[in-house]
Amino acid sequence: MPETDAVKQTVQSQAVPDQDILLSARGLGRSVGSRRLWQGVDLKLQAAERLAVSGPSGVGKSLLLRALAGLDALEDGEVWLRGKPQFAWPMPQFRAEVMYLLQRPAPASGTVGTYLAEPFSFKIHAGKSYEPGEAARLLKHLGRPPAFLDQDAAHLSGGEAQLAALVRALLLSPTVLLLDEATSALDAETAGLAEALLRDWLDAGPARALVFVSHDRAQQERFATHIQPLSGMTE
Ligand SMILES: Nc1ncnc2c1ncn2[C@@H]1O[C@H](COP(=O)(O)OP(=O)(O)OP(=O)(O)O)[C@@H](O)[C@H]1O
Repeated sequence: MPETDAVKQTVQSQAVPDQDILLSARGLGRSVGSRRLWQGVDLKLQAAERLAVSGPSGVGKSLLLRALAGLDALEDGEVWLRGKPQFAWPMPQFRAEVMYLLQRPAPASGTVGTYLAEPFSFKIHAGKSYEPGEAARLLKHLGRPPAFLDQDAAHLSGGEAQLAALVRALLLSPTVLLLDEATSALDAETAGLAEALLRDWLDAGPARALVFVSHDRAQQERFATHIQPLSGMTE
């Protein structure tokens, strides 16, 4: 194991006072059919942390993120958001706070601006308001001009769709962002801009954190504050 991984994993295993933990999980396990993917997965996520979940293709990284997001029922173990168990949260509220971003965002219609504004009409986001100026500011950090807001959302490239989905999530200000290969279609320079934007977003507060899956080893090394390895179960 490279030295940097060892260091990062040591950071993750240090004792952390409970009040400083945003998201935590204990004893998570998951099977698909008769196949056990992983078990005994524990994690603790503090404010401003960027946890990479690493492991080979098919090991179950996406399924772990989906479990953390409350998108799949937990088979084993428990998840807490700010000390409250996942099952005790109204699920829409939990998902508004723990937001999962896919590698391929769902197709959208209308302009990018419409797509970004859409979730603000949902009941769960009542009290938040869409600020086009803030959207333009975030897009500028990602190297996109204000005219990007007027582009047809249905015809964005794979990378552009990822940028739009990222901005949409940031505008909604979740507590925990779960990024499932959510920058995989970006060129290296734009991926760097996205990482810088995410660092700024975490630093700006309130207390927030993110978990990400990336097959880009270099991105893991430079962007993660610590790493959660997932390894396949032996039969
Ligand atoms: N809904 C499902 N029904 C059946 N099997 C599933 C389902 N979702 C995932 N799997 C299987 O579970 C395993 C883990 O899938 P998952 O997508 O979590 O892996 P991953 O580690 O994220 O892989 P990759 O790095 O290739 O994206 C795979 O073998 C996959 O085929």
